[in-house]
Amino acid sequence: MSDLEVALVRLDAELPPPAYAHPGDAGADLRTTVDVTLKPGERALVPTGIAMALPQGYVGLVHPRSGLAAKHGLSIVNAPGTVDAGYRGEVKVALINLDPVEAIELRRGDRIAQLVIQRVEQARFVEVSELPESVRGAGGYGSTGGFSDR
Ligand SMILES: O=c1ccn([C@H]2C[C@H](O)[C@@H](COP(=O)(O)OP(=O)(O)OP(=O)(O)O)O2)c(=O)[nH]1
Ligand SMILES: [Mg+2]
Repeated sequence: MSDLEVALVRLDAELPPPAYAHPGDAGADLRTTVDVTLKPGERALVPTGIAMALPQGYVGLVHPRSGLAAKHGLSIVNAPGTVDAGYRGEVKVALINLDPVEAIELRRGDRIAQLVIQRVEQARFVEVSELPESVRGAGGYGSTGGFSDR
């Protein structure tokens, strides 16, 4: 088990802090501090009531929760959202209702997303005139085929 400490401020002291549902889970659940109803296709920037100081060399990634996505079509517009180590503001989630028919009603305290904290590199970009060869080369965007091998 990792022992990474992350300084956390609860801007809304009545709600519990982010928590991992099980030992070993990658994502800690984030809660909405507000009631919000999303009509089909509608999006909203939802506050979570927390602010953090991630250590340098780490990033917080805000991912959708798979159950809410599969059952209700709740997703995140910019999934996964990027929380920079230097960010000290409130973590917010840009939710979107992808269901074509049903509205989604969220209540204050509901677990709406999950925060995955990972190590990250900051690159030193070195400009060159030619890139080294590779097997893939410039092939992309379906160059290996689609769903099947037909
Ligand atoms: O899901 C998210 C994504 C971002 N942020 C916060 C933390 C992050 O450090 C900051 C900026 O995010 P990003 O760089 O993705 O957005 P931007 O549109 O490039 O804004 P900026 O110009 O402030 O970098 O917004 C969140 O609270 N939740
Ligand atoms: Mg940015």
